[in-house]
Amino acid sequence: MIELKDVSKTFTLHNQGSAVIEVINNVSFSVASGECVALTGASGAGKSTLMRMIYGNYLTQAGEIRIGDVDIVRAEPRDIIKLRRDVLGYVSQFLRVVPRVPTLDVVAEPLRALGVPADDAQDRASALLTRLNIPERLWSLSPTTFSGGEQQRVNIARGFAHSYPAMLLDEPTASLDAANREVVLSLIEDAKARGAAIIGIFHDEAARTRVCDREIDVGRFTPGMAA
Ligand SMILES: Nc1ncnc2c1ncn2[C@@H]1O[C@H](COP(=O)(O)OP(=O)(O)OP(=O)(O)O)[C@@H](O)[C@H]1O
Repeated sequence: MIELKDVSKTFTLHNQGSAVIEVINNVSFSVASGECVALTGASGAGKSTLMRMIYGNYLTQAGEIRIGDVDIVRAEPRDIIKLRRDVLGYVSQFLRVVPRVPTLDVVAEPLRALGVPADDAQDRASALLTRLNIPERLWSLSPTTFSGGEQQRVNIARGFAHSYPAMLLDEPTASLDAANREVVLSLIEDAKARGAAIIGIFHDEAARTRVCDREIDVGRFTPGMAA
């Protein structure tokens, strides 16, 4: 479902004499449907950079990144937008939302974008918010004023609203209490069971061991960082 072939990335620092930093050198791996692969490696190894390249936020200088039949490296912006709507989900660490939109609509929005009727989308959003222990009295409010942990759970509910065939998870259990951490791990297990291909960054080692089938040590592909 997700396949990287000979992928490399450099950053050019235009404000520092155009210094070129090699971050990822020649990484290849694939993730099958129903599989969860963890990106590991020391701080600065390039885990988040690689995840942003797979999502198409960062340019990739060399190689192929295939999600289904789309090569993100060469895809047109409109094809990337379509891929993100239908196929590729991304749960970042932080919620970014349009102010004043109620929480229930924030969570239902990815389904509405796919043409799911409002009632069905809201039913799914309600079920997820309930499962993630967001009190119903908050659903009609914008999440912008919510606590950090509440915002993270709204973000996770939104990220899991649509059953994406491929998902990228950046520290989905960071700063959650034990009960909510458990809910998130079970959501990941459910997604795997329905056949999602997942790539995740988990500093929580127990969580990683539980839900991930394999680990890719990104440090092996970081010039100057190899052990
Ligand atoms: N936009 C950018 N411009 C220039 N350099 C960058 C940029 N983003 C990341 N880097 C550099 O790329 C390297 C990898 O960073 P990245 O954030 O991917 O590491 P990480 O493995 O996710 O680390 P952590 O576990 O600390 O989050 C770092 O040396 C960082 O300084």
